[in-house]
Amino acid sequence: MSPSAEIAVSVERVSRSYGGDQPVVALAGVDAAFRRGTATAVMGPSGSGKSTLLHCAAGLDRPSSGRVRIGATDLSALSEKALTELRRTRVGFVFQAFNLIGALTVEQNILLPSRLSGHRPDRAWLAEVVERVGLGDRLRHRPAELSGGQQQRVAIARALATRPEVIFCDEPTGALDTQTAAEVLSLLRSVVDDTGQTVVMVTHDPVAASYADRVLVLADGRIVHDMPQPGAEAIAEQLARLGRRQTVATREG
Ligand SMILES: Nc1ncnc2c1ncn2[C@@H]1O[C@H](COP(=O)(O)OP(=O)(O)OP(=O)(O)O)[C@@H](O)[C@H]1O
Repeated sequence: MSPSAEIAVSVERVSRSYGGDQPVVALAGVDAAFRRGTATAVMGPSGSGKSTLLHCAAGLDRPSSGRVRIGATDLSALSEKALTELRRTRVGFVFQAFNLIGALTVEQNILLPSRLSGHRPDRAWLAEVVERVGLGDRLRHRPAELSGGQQQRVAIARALATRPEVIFCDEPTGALDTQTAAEVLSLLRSVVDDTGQTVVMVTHDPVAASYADRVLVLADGRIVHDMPQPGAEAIAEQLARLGRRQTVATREG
């Protein structure tokens, strides 16, 4: 495989500023490549640019400058229509609030991205996905009839249904208790290990981040640490150090 074939997502010198009287630089020239078949956690203090990075990398937001590629596709070259199609078929999303459609059944929620893109779902793959997330007996239920952990499993199944190249997760365990969070993280880990999926996950939780192969830490819109497989303690230590640095900077500023 050529090096580029091994990279699911690349972010090259990406900056994102928000306008207004006092412009805010949310990302300041971020470079990162996310390898296929790996899970990466993106961490950092509040306001450090994590969600902005995730949104730019996933084609939900456009950078002010720099380039994002999903596989070989340069997102900046795509029209809004092509970008929408890419988000439906080549990218999966899992959010803290699950974002399921309450009026639809579990099965209809899982099939929604395929339906919207007009693609015929791959039934054998869907059966495997449903089996993997353990929802076979819940397909006709509505989201409100499920526990939080089950709803997040539906969201993961929905994200997997189109066999995307990468799944972006924004605080996927933020609304779950510790035990349920561990189950959801194990599921995401198995998706990476068994199906070769690529996961990029924003999280505040060092334990959640310890499930990843790599942890990127952002501060002030820049990557300040790039750690291969740190344990939860090492992650917590780095975050605490950053927190102390910021407290001192705020006091001195
Ligand atoms: N739509 C917007 N308009 C103006 N400023 C914004 C907008 N979205 C984000 N920002 C600013 O950009 C910076 C980065 O925000 P971002 O949401 O990416 O941070 P984060 O690390 O995800 O924070 P948190 O952990 O609190 O969710 C912050 O200073 C934020 O206030």
